[in-house]
Amino acid sequence: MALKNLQLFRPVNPGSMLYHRPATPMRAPPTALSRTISRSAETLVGSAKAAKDIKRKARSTEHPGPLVKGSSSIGLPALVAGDRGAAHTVRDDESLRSRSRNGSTEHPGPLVKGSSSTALPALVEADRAAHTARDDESLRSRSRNDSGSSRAGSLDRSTRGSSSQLSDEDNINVVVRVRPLNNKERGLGGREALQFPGKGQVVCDAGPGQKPKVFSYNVVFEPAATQEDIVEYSGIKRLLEMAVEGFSCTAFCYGQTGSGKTHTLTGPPGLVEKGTSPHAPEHGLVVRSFVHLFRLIRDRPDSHFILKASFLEIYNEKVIDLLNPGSARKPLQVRWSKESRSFYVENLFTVDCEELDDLFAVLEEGMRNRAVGAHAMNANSSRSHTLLCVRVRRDLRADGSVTCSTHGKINFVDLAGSEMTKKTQSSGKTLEEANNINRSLMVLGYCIAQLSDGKKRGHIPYRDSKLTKLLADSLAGNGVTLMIACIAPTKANLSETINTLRYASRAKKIKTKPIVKMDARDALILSLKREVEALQAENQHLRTALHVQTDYSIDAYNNRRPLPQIEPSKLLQLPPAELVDLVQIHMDENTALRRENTELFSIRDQMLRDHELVSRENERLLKKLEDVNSVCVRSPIIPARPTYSETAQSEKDQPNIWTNPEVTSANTSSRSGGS
Ligand SMILES: Nc1ncnc2c1ncn2[C@@H]1O[C@H](COP(=O)(O)OP(=O)(O)OP(=O)(O)O)[C@@H](O)[C@H]1O
Repeated sequence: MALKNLQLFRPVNPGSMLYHRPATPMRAPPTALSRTISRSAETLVGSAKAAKDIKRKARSTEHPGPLVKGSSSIGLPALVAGDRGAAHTVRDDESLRSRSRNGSTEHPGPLVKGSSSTALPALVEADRAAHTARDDESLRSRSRNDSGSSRAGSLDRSTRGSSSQLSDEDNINVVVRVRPLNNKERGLGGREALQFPGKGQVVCDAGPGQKPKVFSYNVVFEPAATQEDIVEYSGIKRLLEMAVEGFSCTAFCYGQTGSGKTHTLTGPPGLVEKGTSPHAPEHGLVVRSFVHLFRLIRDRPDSHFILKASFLEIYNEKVIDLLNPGSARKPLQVRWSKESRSFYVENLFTVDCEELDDLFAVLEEGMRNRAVGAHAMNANSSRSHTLLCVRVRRDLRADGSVTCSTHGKINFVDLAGSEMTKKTQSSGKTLEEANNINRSLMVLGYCIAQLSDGKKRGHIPYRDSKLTKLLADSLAGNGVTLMIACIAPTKANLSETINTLRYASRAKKIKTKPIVKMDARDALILSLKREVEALQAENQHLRTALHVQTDYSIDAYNNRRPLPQIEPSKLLQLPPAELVDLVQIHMDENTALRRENTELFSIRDQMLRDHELVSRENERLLKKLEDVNSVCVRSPIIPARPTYSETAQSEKDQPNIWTNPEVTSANTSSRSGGS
């Protein structure tokens, strides 16, 4: 039936790159994830100083809401269950004293409306100018060094995986960054063991007599690559755009200790903690992403955005809230949500971020509180895995008069480095940390191996570590993921480098199924509205085709309740009772349209049957006619009638089949002869 093929849930923005997968919400229906739980009213408490420094702080249970199975199966109670919050407590202020760097003014209310934020445009403009200047300079320096390649000495891209379009499934995007030799390695005369022949390849020189190992990735950043190159060419911008559109996105760095993971994400040690200007060129992916995120928000004045950030670390298998560690660093629990079928951290602190400065404050605070230690291979080694999450709620006018909310997020994950304890000379506390780090990375590696083995995909041991529990959705769920594999260039690190490259190659094979997360209520109204429109279009088409408008339309169609026209801005404020009524009206409309279309289909079927009968009758009559004709051929009086098919061919030449052709031609020739 045509109805089955109708695309009832059309893309919100057909021009957007995200919507090459328009059927997604039907296949994996909208979920009621990411309830925004922190209440701004509750959070605006604390000392005047803290209130000035950081706008809203709240402890929240980031318990995802009920998973909606499909628009047709959503019960109304699920719709109004909406914003279920839990455990809202107010956080004491002193531990999270943010430094307002640009003296930005207080901004009332939790909404950041497109370009209306006062502090944002200045920052973004400044960044844009700085960015352009840096870009020019970097291009100039590149062309000075250029040896023919467009990204000489810094970047090497393969053509594969460069598409910005989403298919039904999306592979994890894997890029590799090679750090330059450090002073210690240079002093020891460390030799580089890697070559970059192009097309996203890394060749590891395995030593004399051994075959070099070749690995291929989407992009390889050679040692000369700048922080800016990483943002421009790693695909992070695409992830940020997707987070704004409602997808769950993750960027994570993986690699041995000292390979440059933290440097890639947040720059050299101490840069963020010192409160360096966000436009400093050493800043890493995270700060640059924040700036880009606000630029994206500013470019969408049709939408309202609410950003919330949280920052945690997994230290010795314990989850610590980096925004509110407390003196005892009490661990938080990782729980399983049956409804959303994903893991979440209970009581994790989230901070509303109206301005770029708020996000910096979150990063700064978290970086200051995370566990760092020294060992033989890195004086500033991360002793924990950190996960910084920015949730992006977007309220937009999706389809004519309907407003809907999407809930995207971007996670930045700095994994602690794998360690060979002999090389790092770890002992005591550092050794315990190293063992925990290696164990959780081993579980991650095992999950990646299982996930990448498309054929034999069996049990994935996510539950074996906190890290894999929290990354489960990014690795194989409904998210979009970027993996940055960090490696050191020297021969001394070759075995770890090859391990990392193997990990990265496996990860490249993993596919996720990205979906946009929406509020169940909005999604239901939107889908019902679209369904009504689709059914109306089909209805109209059938009416036109069957010429039944006149007598059919009056009774059934016009007697129905008219659909109310609700202002999009008012939809969100509708009381539950009216909302239920609105949904009911749309459901009634759908039912009526379906009934009507079924009737139209049955009329059409009846007409097809009639047509079939008439055709058969015609054929029977023609056959009879041909029989009569063949009898006539034998008759000396009546000339033969051509067969039906011949008639069709020669109808032009012989319009009157009952005319004796011989007689006609004789008459014609005598007439022409006479003339
Ligand atoms: N691309 C780079 N350019 C310049 N310096 C770098 C680069 N990558 C790393 N470094 C420097 O190397 C040192 C180690 O880097 P970093 O701490 O980021 O490693 P890591 O992989 O995070 O290590 P760990 O796993 O132990 O935390 C730092 O001083 C960092 O600034």
